[in-house]
This record gives sequence, structure tokens and C-alpha cells, in this order.
Amino acid sequence: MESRQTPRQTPRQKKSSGSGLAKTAASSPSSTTTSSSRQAPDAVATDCQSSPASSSAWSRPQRFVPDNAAMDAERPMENITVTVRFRPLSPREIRHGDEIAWYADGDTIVRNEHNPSVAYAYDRVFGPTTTTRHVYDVAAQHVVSSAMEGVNGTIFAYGVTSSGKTHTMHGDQRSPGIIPLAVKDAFSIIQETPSREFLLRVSYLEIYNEVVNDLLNPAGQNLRIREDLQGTFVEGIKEEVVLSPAHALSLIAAGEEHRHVGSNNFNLLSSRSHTIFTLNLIDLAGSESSKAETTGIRRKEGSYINKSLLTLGTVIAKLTEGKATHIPYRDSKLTRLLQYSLSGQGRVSLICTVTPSSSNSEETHNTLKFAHRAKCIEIQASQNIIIDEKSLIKKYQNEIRSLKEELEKLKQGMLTVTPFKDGGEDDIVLLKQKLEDGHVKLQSRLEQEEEAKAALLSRIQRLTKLILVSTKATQSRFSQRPGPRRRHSFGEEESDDLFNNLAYLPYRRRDMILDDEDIDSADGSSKEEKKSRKHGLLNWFKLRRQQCGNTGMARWDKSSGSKSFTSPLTPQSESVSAPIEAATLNSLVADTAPAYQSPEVQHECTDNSENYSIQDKPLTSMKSTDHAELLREQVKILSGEVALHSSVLKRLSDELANSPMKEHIQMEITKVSNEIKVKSGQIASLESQLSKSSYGELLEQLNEKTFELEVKTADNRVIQEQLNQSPTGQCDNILTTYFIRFTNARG
Ligand SMILES: Nc1ncnc2c1ncn2[C@@H]1O[C@H](COP(=O)(O)OP(=O)(O)OP(=O)(O)O)[C@@H](O)[C@H]1O
Repeated sequence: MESRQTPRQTPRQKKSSGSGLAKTAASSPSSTTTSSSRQAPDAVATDCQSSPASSSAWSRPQRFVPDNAAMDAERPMENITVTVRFRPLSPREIRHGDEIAWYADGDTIVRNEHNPSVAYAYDRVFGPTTTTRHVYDVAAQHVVSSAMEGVNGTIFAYGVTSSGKTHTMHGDQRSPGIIPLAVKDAFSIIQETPSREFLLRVSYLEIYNEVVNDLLNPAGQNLRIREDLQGTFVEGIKEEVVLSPAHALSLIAAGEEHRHVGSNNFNLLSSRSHTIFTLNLIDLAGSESSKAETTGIRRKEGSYINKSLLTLGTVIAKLTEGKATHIPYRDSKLTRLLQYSLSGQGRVSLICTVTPSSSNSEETHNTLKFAHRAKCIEIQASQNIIIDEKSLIKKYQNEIRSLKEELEKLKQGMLTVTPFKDGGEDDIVLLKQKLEDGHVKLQSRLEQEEEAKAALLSRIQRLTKLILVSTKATQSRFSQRPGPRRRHSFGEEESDDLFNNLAYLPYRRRDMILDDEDIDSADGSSKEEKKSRKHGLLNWFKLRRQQCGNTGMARWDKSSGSKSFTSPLTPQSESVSAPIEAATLNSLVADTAPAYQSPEVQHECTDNSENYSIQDKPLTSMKSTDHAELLREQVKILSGEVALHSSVLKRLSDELANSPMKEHIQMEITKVSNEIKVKSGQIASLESQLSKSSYGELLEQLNEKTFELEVKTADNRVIQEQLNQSPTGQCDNILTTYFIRFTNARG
């Protein structure tokens, strides 16, 4: 699969429109808000502000033709969506007698309590009781849906330490953050889009002390940032294909384990690094005031955190100045990686998290000014395109058809040819010879093309296993077809099964999250609770384990009419539904209509690891490379689960020493240990199957590599031909690429 992006566009700035509520018009971003503070009480700093929520940033993206300068002018300019989220006063702030210094005045204005003339307007302001679900719906959902249409998107949280970035981006069990909500949404969009196919890959990195580390691969340390025609990228970063929301979230949870976290004066578990989760999704650390730095290490981290943020501030200031010729993206790793989002590519949503407290009034004011400046950046979102390999199939099919026609004509010619009346015997022999030669030549070309077509089809079949499709699209297409069904087709025939799985049912089951989210509270929690919140995602998986347990979750297999057991986290059976209490979920399961489960992913989830195998039947008709690929996928997912369980085990062991509920924790430990044992057994069993299928696989790989080379050459030729021939410069069979980044910025 190839992706092509529009060439880089120059950053664009919107001239102060003076629209909205504003009167302010200072040209320098830093003075903009200062001057606003001199306004009458009702005046609000809104220059560069497009009308909130209803602005163009909310409209669905149009399909624009890339690489076409003439069309550039027609693309609507959009501002970054800028929102501000207040958290409640923390118990610590209340204990210290802090008062409210800043507050949400309606849906779009933040006002200073002591000086009401100081006020700023944004696209939306969320008060301290707003749920993360609501923040997601307003500030992130449009970026996610655009990303699913091929428009790059970046959502980042920015705010001082302990202002609520992690709470907003990752969330916890009761209140899932933007990242898990976006992942779920991405998968439900796939489910709702029968006409398209998706390949989702994720990577997760941290920028710690200006060093880029791969959170999905502990060996990937100090990675280099490189540039190519498609933009900046991190060299050697691991990209995992994800097959389900839970699969994506298990990768984040495993990645979080490798992340740098430490205590400062304000936050027991403060993120010490910026992180970027790319769904082919970014969490930034909080800006440090010296008040927060407790040790030398923290000071060093703080200076690096601030370096990135200082550069981010400078970049944003320069972008909004309009006249700047040099934008210092290269001055920090963070701005380098965000360059394309900031310079106008794709949709951007900036969520600024703030505390209302008087003790942080100055820091909050700085964040508000930063957010206000950012609103002045304009973006021009453009769509990326991917050429589907099926266009190659189309080409082959056309060629084969015309060759067949040619051949047919020739054959007919041979049969109907009548000897020339006056021609000699020699003429007839010559003519026959010519026809036979032509026939042999065409036959051999046809055979070659047929072989190439078969190889291409088999490659497409293998790739198809990684492609996620809506069940709505596939049921009719595949039910009539013999052979294995698409193994990774998302939510295949899940409609009845949706009640089992919140991940696939964001709309119908959201009410359940919302009920829980209403508990979204100020920070009144103990150290352990805080820890478990920070490990919110891990807890999700803990709950998943409770749902499925050692005995697995019963499902009905429609095809066989028998009950099967599914592994809790493996594709198809997974869910990110942990916000629902296990008991609630189990009762839902009991009420559920029978659900079909794709046989290719159906595996036994019993305590007996020897029994663990991917069902043989569908696999016997698969090539050994397919089989091995499938086994490897399963090993990868199971290894992720083992890593996850191990981290839960570690946390439980830590908790055991201090907790009064020793017996309960001990039981949990035993349960988790057993699961690790079972899964390790399953991995061993899969690995032994893997080694058996290695030889055949090698041979096939050899063939495949040879063929890949041919396909690539042909692919380039076809793309070029299509581009040359298309009057719009557009290729047919456009698929979108998904590049949702989530930034959780320290401000
Ligand atoms: N909107 C909110 N509602 C309730 N509690 C919140 C909210 N936002 C943050 N909190 C609580 O405030 C505390 C600090 O939040 P969080 O860890 O998300 O801050 P942070 O900005 O990520 O900090 P750091 O930059 O140091 O990592 C946490 O205990 C969190 O649960």
C-alpha cells in the first residue's frame, strides 16, 4: 500500500478579523491579551477567533484534490479548535485555602475572578464538572472522524503540571480519556463505513529530556527524527498493526509501563516526558515552574520539558505573527514532530487544561494566553490518499480480458479461415504457421499474466487479513465465497454481539459510561487511588480479565450452534468496556443474542494450554505464510497480554505490603499469576506450531519477495499512469490514511 501526501504547504496566518465579541487588536501575540486586560468588563479577547463550535473546523471535510495548486484556493481555511478545560480545586488546594481565581463564564469565556475585565474567549470552555465524554464530543470527535477520511489530525492537551492533562487524555476506568474514546470511535467508524477498508497501525513514543524513546519497544532508545517528502518521522519506530480497540489500548498500557513518571510537589505521579501516540495518536508532559521541582533530576527534566514547550510557544507566536520567515521547528523534538500539524497540515484540536486555583493563577494565565495565541494559527486540512492495490488487480484483469479477447479472435480466425482460392499451398501453410505462432505467444503471455494475477490475489488475501472492514460490507460479499473468511474483519457479524462489547457500541452503551462519568470528581483520592488512576488503562484490562476470567467468556457460535470460549484480549473478543462493572457486563452477556464469531480467530480459552490452538479447519486451506502470520499475530497479542498481566501483578504486589485488604489482593495475585501461566503456555504452544510451519514459510517468503518486487515496480507504473491519465490528477481507488496524533502537553 502506498500513501501520497500533498506537498508541504507554507504556514498560513489569519489576519485579525476582529470578529466575535472582541475589541482587541494588538498585533503582537504577547500583547494581545495584555491589552485585553484593559478592556471593559464585558470585552473579551477574541481576535483571530472564529465563531465557536459552529466554525468551519466542525464541518465535515471535503474531498480535495491533492497536488493541485489551483484547488488550494478553494480549500476552506480553518482555525485550530481551541478549548479550555477546568478541573475542580484539588483537596490539596482546598487544604491550603486556595480560592477560585479563574472561572468559566458561560460556554466560551474564561474570566478572572478578581479582575473581571480580564477575559478570553475560546471555541469552548468546559467547567470543572464537565465529563471527559463531553470534552471528547466537542473537542476531539471531529478530528477523529476527519482522520478516518484521510485528513491528518492532532489532538493535544496542554497545561501546567497537575492541571489534568493525563486525566483528559488517558482518563481512568470510570472516566475514559480522549485516547481510549478516540480509539473506540475509530473502530466504530470502521463498523459504520461498509464502503471502505482500513488498515490501522499505532506507534507510541516519549520525548524524555529531548531524547525520543519507543514506548512499544524498550530497545528503541534515542531514536532519530528524519524527514522525507511526506514529512517528519521517527526512524526505526515500531508500528503495530491493530485489530481491535482493546488491542490498541493494550499497546498503550504496555507502553505506559516504560514511560518516565515521577513525583513533584504538585503531582505524585507526574508525567516526566511528552508522549506521542500515533494511530497511523500525542501526551505531553506539564510545564514546570521551579515551584514544582524537588530534586536535581526533576529540575533537569523540567528544563527539558520547558525547552520543548518554550519552543512550542515560540513556534506558535511566530506562526501567528504572519511576517516571520523562520519558524524554529527544529529547536525541539516536540515541535519537529508536530511541525506538519502546526504548519497547516491536517486538523488540530488544542485542549488547554487549567486549575481554577489562586495559587496557580499566574500559570493558568500563561496557559490562557498560549491558547489564545494558538487560535490565530490557521490550518488548511488536506486529504492523504492511498492507492489501493486493487487498482493493480483491475489493471491485470483488464489486460487478461483483452488478451483473452485477442486469443479468442485468433482462434476463430484459425477456424474460419478459408484457403485463398487462387493462393498456393505455400500461402496457406505460411498463414497457418503465423496463426499458430501468434497463438503460442499469446498463450504464454496469458499464462504469465494469470500467474501474476494469482500471486497478486494471494498477496491481497494476506493483506486483507490485516484490513479492517465493516461487517455491513462483508456479509454479503463473503458469505457466498468459499474459503476462509477475513480473519481480522472488525466486528464481523457483531451486531448481536454488540451488547457484549462496548467497544463496538459507542453510541448505544455510552449512556453507561456517562453514568459513571458523572462521578468525575475533584482529586480527593488516596495515593493508591491516584496510582490506579494513572494506570487507568491497566485497570481496564484488569476488568477485562474479570469479565472473561480464567474460564473465558461464553459466546454462541452461530455457525456451529455450539458455545465457545474466547480469550479476553485477543482480537474479536476484546473490548474496552471496562468502565462497566464486571457484574453489569456479565448480566449483559447473559441477555445477549447469539453472536457469530469468525472461525479464524476463534480459539479455545481453557486452563489447559495444550488445548490452545487456532482452529485448524479454516487454516488448513491457508498458505503456510498465512498460517505463520496468524500464529505470530496471536503470539504478539498474547505477549502483550502477558506484559499487561505482569504489570498488574507488579502493582498488586506493591499494594499488598500497604493494603489492609491483603486476602483480597492475594486472591487477585493468584488469579493473575494463573493467567500469566495459561497465556505463557498458549504462547509456547503457538511457538511450537510456528516452528513447524517455518520451512514452508521460507519457501513461500522467497516467492513472495520476488513477486513483491514485481508488484512494486508495476505499482509505481500504474500509479504514474493513473495520475497522468486522470484529468483531476486523482487516482481511482482512493483509501485514506489514518494519522490521529494525541498530544498531552506540559504547558
Ligand atoms: N477534570 C477533572 N475532574 C476531576 N479530577 C481531575 C480532573 N482533572 C484532573 N483531575 C485530577 O487531578 C490530578 C492531577 O491530574 P493529572 O495527573 O491529569 O495532571 P497532569 O496535567 O497530567 O500532570 P503532569 O503534567 O504532572 O503529569 C489527578 O488526581 C486527576 O485525577
